[in-house]
Amino acid sequence: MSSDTTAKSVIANAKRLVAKVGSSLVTNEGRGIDLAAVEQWAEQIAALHAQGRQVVLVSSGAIAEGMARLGWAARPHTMHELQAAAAVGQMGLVQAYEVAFARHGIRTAQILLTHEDLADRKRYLNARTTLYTLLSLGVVPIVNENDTVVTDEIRLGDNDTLGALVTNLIEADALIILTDQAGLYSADPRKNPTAEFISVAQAGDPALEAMAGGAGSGIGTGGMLTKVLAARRAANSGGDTVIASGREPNVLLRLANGERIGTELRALLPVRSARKRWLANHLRLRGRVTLDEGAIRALTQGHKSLLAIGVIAVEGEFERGDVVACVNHAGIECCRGLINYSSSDTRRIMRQPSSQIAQILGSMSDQELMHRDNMVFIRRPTSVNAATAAGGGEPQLDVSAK
Ligand SMILES: Nc1ncnc2c1ncn2[C@@H]1O[C@H](COP(=O)(O)OP(=O)(O)O)[C@@H](O)[C@H]1O
Ligand SMILES: N[C@@H](CCC(=O)OP(=O)(O)O)C(=O)O
Repeated sequence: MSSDTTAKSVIANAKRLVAKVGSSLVTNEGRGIDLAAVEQWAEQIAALHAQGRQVVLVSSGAIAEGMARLGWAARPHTMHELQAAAAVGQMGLVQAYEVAFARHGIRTAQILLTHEDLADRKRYLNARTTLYTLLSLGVVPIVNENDTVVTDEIRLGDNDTLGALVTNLIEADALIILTDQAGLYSADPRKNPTAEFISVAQAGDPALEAMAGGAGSGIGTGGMLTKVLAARRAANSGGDTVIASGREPNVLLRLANGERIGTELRALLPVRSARKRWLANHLRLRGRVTLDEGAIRALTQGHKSLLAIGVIAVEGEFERGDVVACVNHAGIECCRGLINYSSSDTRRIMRQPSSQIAQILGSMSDQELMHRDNMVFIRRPTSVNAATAAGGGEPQLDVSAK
């Protein structure tokens, strides 16, 4: 634990944010959607937009709202009843957000995700591209778990985890978890009134897990433990987490203005290096593409993404989302990363400008064959050993390269 409580909030410099709101907040502790709260979040997020920040909202509350709409006083036990409640309640959630954001001239989009969407590399890239597209269009994505289709075994179950996975997915600078407590205490304050408030700690500190208990309200599901674990997960991609009270007036704006509110759980590495490290640890090569000199220059000197036009040969069979090495005409590897097109599609679009992709393939998922953010560079590009892509000795990866 740290005593540094004087500096500005980690949210002050965050350009891309994920904000998560819990069920009890959203649904007035199960009584029905708190429209006033929804309006306030929309107003604050509109103001964050005006400051040039991007925000994804992860909202719980579908099951609680569905129960209220169906007149169910107690949470059902069967999966199908929970799923039915979620389906009914999700309608209410998206309606409320759409109306509230429309008042500020902002469009919203419903994104329902499952564990599989985030675990499968191809679907992961699709979800990522869609979210980036929405953000670039100035839309606020409203995310929830796709409760109506997931089975018990594969359910994430709590939206704290989902918030962290979305933070990883879009490489957000920070995750703000709004809940019904001021933040993390040394013990559940509902049970232990003398529990001490934790204002700042390092995400992933195992001591935090011992402090955090389960849900206290009967409406929420994860309690503090899932929030602390979410902070650890968000930190894997360099995201800082703040756990704060959603009832604090203008909490999002004040955090963005640098005010210290709630519990700050800080990531060790900045977003960019964390991402490169993650990539470096997930690199099983499936194939390689040979690039012309212009493309090699664009990657190594121009800090650009790889376009199909620069590819002159394709080796191996791979799918969209697989890791592929980029080599020069002599077979020397310069970088590797997640490719956006399968080997068969890459063979069809290589040497072609991106403007031709839609015509050749029938549709275009991405402008780039491999995005700069999804690449890791090789430290010794002139080494012949480093050139052997799939079989040879493992080249040294430069996780600090831009
Ligand atoms: N160490 C702790 N500090 C703060 N709250 C805790 C702690 N341990 C457990 N809790 C409980 O976690 C609850 C918040 O989690 P949860 O009910 O899942 O809310 P949400 O719906 O916002 O996700 C609090 O109301 C509190 O009772
Ligand atoms: N997908 C569920 C979310 C459940 C959940 O995580 O709730 P919470 O612990 O309040 O964030 C729903 O919308 O009801």
